Amino acid sequence: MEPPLAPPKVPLIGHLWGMFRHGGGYYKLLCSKYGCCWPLFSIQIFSTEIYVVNSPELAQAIFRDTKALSFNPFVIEFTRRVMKARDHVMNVISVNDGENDHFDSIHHVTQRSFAHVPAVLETNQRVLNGLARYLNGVDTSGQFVQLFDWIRNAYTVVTAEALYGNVNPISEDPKLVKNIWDFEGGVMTLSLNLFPRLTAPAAWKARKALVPAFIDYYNRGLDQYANSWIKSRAQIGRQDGFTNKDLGSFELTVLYTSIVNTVPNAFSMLCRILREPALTAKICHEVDSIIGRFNQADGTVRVSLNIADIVKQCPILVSTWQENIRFTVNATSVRVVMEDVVIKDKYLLKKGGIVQICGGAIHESTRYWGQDALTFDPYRFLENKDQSRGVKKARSQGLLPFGGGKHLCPGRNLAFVEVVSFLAMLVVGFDIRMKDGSLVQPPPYKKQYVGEASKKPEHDIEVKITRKEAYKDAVFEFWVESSVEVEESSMAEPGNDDPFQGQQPNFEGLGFSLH
Ligand code: HEM
Repeated sequence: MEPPLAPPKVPLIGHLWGMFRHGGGYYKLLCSKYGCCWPLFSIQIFSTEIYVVNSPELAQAIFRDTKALSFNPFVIEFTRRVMKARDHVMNVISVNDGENDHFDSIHHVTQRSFAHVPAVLETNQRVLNGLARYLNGVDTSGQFVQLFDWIRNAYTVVTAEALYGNVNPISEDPKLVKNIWDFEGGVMTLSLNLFPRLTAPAAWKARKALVPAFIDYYNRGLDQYANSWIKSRAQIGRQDGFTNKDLGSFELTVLYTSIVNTVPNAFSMLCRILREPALTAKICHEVDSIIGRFNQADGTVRVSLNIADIVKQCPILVSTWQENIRFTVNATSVRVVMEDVVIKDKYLLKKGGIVQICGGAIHESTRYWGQDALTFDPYRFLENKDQSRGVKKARSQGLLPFGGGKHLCPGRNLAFVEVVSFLAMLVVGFDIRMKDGSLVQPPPYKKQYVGEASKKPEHDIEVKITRKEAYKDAVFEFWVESSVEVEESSMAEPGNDDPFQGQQPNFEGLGFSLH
């Protein structure tokens, strides 16, 4: 059968108006209206059929069928419109609508770089060394910061170092941090390519500043210091005849993809921990029990945290991370229907249609999360012996922050490592309060734009960060495991039949597993 059609309130333009008015929340609204009876329904925008999915079972079936339901046409269109790629690049990537050797090779090296020792350990260590520098840099007498801005700056600088090496466009010109986020704020409008200089002026200017900086990076051969992901991507590009100018033009979106979700999730999780003193105390207790303290000859104390210990011994912190991504990530995974296909022997999706898998609607569904689906419960993901298998399964299936199937987010382990370890140290070693000394209050989320995966705050908050007395002389540092080997089979691959693929943060790439 063809999926039922959800009618617009106003004929013809109703759905477009809904998207304009509610942004990224529009699909969630539609799902809350129709989702109880229709796990998959369609909306029509002019001649385009959009299939809206709000069932994890159907989502998995769609993720698995990479032949009929492809992500690559979007990447091709994005490359043409936003990165302004020249004809040669477009010819290489467009072969067979994106089902080609270039994309396969990029996909392979990406999965490898994020799942295999030693590449993954190198990137984790680079990021964590950088984040430790931010902790150690907090003024000993306390420091007032705009919290979102502070976190945003830290992750942008540190991720650029981890991906590109210590000398990179951001380290050479810190003003470019703002440009990255200006680009992020207008990237969707930019992708419409309708007089972008006028319709998305800040993003347009940001692109104009960033692209030459990355081209210069390649011209100077600085990519020899990049991490394995960036190096292998460049190598594949060169084999396909891409110039330094082509390679440099891509990096803006690579860096943007690597931080755009991490920052709002780190901010949101930190605020939600700090606003509840009881939760803060429990997390401090967990983290305190795993940190190593080493007295130094100069009177300082090295305070060391091993990320593997967090997974094994900090269940409340890990559960808070999971609940936070459930709450903060409203990602819609997009696929294009390449040929007529029947999903789960039931729903006919027609060639040319666009599938939107609404992770956010599933994350808020009472069907999976119970009556308190809209409440932030940091203890929700704790192993509970009384929970039935059915409840456990429903809960693990209802979490889709990282998409799924072949395009399951390769950075999901890194995101966990960089957010959870940084926040663990912040919470245990520092007092963070609002400027007036009161408890941190998370600001409301602002309206999301269409295509934005993680919710951002409506406004920033000013806080004072002060070292706790017990950590006055501490030098913070992080350790990642270095003695683990990961099997090839643990990488996310197309057609993997694991029904939970993509629904849980997966820590296999670090040599340990959450469950
Ligand atoms: C909380 C943090 C993050 C969230 C919520 C997130 C979410 C997502 C989602 C929803 C997708 C699309 C998957 C699909 O359509 O099936 C994706 C793809 C991707 N993400 Fe992430 N992500 C995060 C962090 C990261 C990080 C830290 C990196 C890299 C350093 C990264 C790199 C990528 C890449 C390269 C893709 C494209 C994969 C492909 O096309 O095969 N992400 N992410």
